[in-house]
Amino acid sequence: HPAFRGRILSRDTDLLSSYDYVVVGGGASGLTVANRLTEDSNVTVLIIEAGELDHGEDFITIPGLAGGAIGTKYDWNLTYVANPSLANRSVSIPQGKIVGGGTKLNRMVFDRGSELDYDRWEALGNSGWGWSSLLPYFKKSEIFTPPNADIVAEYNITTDTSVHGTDGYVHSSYSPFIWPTMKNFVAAIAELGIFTSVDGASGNAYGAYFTQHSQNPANATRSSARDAYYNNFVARSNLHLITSRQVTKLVTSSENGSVTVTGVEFAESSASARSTVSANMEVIMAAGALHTPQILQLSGIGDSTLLSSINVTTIVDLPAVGRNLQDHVLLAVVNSITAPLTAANLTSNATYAAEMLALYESEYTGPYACATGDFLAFLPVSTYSTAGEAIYAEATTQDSSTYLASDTPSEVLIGYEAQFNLLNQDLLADNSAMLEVLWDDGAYILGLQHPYSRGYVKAASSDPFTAPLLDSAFLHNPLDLALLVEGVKFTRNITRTSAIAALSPVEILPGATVTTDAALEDFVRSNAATVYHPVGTCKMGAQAEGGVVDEELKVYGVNGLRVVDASIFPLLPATHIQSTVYAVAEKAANIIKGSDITA
Ligand SMILES: Cc1cc2nc3c(=O)[nH]c(=O)nc-3n(C[C@H](O)[C@H](O)[C@H](O)COP(=O)(O)OP(=O)(O)OC[C@H]3O[C@@H](n4cnc5c(N)ncnc54)[C@H](O)[C@@H]3O)c2cc1C
Repeated sequence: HPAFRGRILSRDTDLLSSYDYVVVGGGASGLTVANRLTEDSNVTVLIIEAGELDHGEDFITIPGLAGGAIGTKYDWNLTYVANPSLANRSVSIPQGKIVGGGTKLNRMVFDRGSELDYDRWEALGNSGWGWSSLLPYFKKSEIFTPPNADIVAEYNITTDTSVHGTDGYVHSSYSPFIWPTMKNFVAAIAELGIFTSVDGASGNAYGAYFTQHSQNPANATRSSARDAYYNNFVARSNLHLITSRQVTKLVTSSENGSVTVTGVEFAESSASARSTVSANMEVIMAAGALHTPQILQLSGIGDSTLLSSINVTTIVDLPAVGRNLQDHVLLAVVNSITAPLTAANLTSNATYAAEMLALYESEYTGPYACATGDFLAFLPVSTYSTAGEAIYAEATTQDSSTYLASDTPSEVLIGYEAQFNLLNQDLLADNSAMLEVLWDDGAYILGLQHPYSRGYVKAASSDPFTAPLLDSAFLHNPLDLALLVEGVKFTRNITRTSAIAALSPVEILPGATVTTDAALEDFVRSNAATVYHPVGTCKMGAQAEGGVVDEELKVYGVNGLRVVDASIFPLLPATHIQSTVYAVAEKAANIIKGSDITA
């Protein structure tokens, strides 16, 4: 590979004819794995990314504008199908289409789930994937900086440096500025007797904690997968990246009934000619939880019934591909408040905004240095609801298959039953969070952490440029609805604390007159959306239980193919998920290199 000194390629003809590894998707997981594999200069890797490189636009780099890339050309602009459980609404689901993937669009919260979240992965049969096995990889991915003295003094933030890494690549640091009404929320949580963790990253992310963000503390800019795992390695001659190329399918060969992935086909647009590139060792799927299963299906790896309905020849009948889709359900309860300074000042007062932008640019602090969401509550059911026993009674009398799609394959039903039993077992546990509550100047952003509902991804046609059919199945299971209704009620308990009452809150959404369970259910159905955390569509687990990959992340029934992205999560952890994606990808890279550390 002497032709190119590790550069970004723009013409198909610049590519080598083969690479050791071809990585499909240059997002969080893809860039991580590509980076680690090319630490060995004898190994060649090509990353194929459908999106472009960003140009350091303010809405990408400045924390206070985080999320601004949603809806732009850097977003796939997908939507979940109209959902009868959501008053027939179609909820949009942004996904990064850009080098860096979701880590260029996201709100930069950089936290971890609790021990139990990952120990459940192991309990589902995935040995080496529990908390103690993943902790070294959480550490490996990050470069942690404790909060600065001013913000510690102001908020009494505590950290546990023993659970953090300092020689990884993703910056994990604290906002140097926090919007002042957060103090009221912190005080309200204490007033309610809710435990605040020393450091949410230590495996006890339940109660509340000050969270890190994926932010470079030196200049208060976003630390994305591109910044972390790619920019400093552009000169590696064995690492190639081609952008604006969509992988259209995997190239496979069959011999004596054994199927091997030998490369990938890709194209710049629907109309342009297809090119191919070979993989000597493996193709590594990192296209994210909504696209990885679609690409497998278009390549003939999936449910033969689905594949024949879209005129794709089945090569490996793996019905679980695209099933087990889970996503955190979001719901906003909104109060107006009276406070001297809130984030609204940035939009209502142009002079203030200009001054704060100047402060950010000169001293890297102030509101623009804050991506918001600095203090998070992750609450066990027992903490936020008195209906836990009743919900548990309903859960344990349910037949696990009742609310799943009628065409759910039998092995997926078996796997779901195991998940369902584990979720029930931990439903009332004090060390398992069910509800996230994020405070945003009077708005409570709720996130349902362990949904019972399961959706799917299905290629909608054999055309790779047609978006896949995505069904989140949000609230199909009435347990999810009940758990969110209880969340809305709980926000009113928070609002009644003296700490929040001091802000003269007035509930706007759903409004104080909405009190009965039926009315609250209507509110939830009419307003629920997504926290942008789809996972699980090529889940790790036994094939007989709907697993698509084994615990080495190899796809069943195919040689030379692994999945390393959020698709492999068997269950959602109670956290924002990017740091888990990085940890999984770090572990995946070590598995591929044969140097996994399993505690
Ligand atoms: C708007 C938004 C806000 C979020 N907020 C947070 C947050 O605050 N904190 C947090 O922890 N997490 C957050 N997340 C989630 C987090 O960013 C994602 O979970 C994470 O990026 C997923 O990593 P991945 O590698 O699985 O996929 P991605 O990072 O999405 O990467 C997949 C890549 O594959 C590319 N691709 C897809 N199909 C093809 C194809 N056919 N050919 C070539 N390339 C392809 C995509 O363009 C993309 O670049 C947020 C996500 C979004 C979208």
